[in-house]
Amino acid sequence: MRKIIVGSRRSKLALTQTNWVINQLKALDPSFEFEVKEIVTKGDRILDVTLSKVGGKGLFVKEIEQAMLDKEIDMAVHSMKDMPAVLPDGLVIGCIPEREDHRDALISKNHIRFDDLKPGAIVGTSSLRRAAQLLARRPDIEIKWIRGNIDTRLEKLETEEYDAIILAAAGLSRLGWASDVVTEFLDPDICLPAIGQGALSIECRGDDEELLGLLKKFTCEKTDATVRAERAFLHKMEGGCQVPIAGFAELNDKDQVVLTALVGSPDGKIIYKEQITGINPEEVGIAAANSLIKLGGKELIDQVKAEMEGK
Ligand SMILES: NCc1[nH]cc(CCC(=O)O)c1CC(=O)O
Repeated sequence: MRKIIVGSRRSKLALTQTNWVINQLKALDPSFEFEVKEIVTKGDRILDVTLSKVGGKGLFVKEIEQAMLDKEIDMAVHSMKDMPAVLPDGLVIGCIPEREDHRDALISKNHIRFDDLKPGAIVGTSSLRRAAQLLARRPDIEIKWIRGNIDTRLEKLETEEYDAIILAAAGLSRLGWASDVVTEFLDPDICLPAIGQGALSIECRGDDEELLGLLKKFTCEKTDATVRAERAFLHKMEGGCQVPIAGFAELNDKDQVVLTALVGSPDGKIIYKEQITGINPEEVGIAAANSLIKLGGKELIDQVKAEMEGK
């Protein structure tokens, strides 16, 4: 019997996602055994500075990937939105399971909805993507940086001066907290999600045929197609999480991929947004990027990157 060693970050969300996947895989094929190995990543250790300053979202993933290349672990479950656009040689996304809720969620004191927040209200987020879109709709609110795991952020809403915070609905749902805490689920029209938001990425070595065979059974074709379109957009746009970039794809009734993609300035004063429909996910993603590049999206991103580096 093959034993699969699954690397996981130590956060509640990471362990919940990892154990959920393991249980699903066990149900699909009882002939595998699994063991979870906890790994503390640089992203987890550095909680007091902005992520973008220390290297972006890759931080949560890199050390786990190294452990996989070193064969200390065989597989890992990541939040898709934490995955860089390009994987290291030798590793692949072996499976994209069915997507959870793709939306961002507003959690506010006294359950005040976003449009009803008072002028000057302080909204906590550490995402330039969320900041840009929220400020585009409500230039009169204030965005304040917030860091930490989901439970830490919920605690800060209670103990610090925030009027509201924004979190991904998916994380809250997976932890079973969404119905208790969410004031309002933000429609993609208001806050277009991060690339891959709500989806999981199961990563393994590209030559692990046995494991890839198992993972294939757990793939959701619809999520796979839509997330591939989003990631092709991210790749072409050379995004990373340190710039305000968003993208969300769905299938229409003809099974075509419909991708909405956005780049903006952190202050929300500039928002470029496009929607592309097509059959081939990668082509749709690239077309969306080309279209935003034509509007000036690339210059905008480069400018934001330069400003972040200067800070
Ligand atoms: N940036 C951190 C992160 N990475 C993945 C999730 C959970 C949601 C998901 O799987 O998309 C979160 C928390 C959040 O943004 O609220």
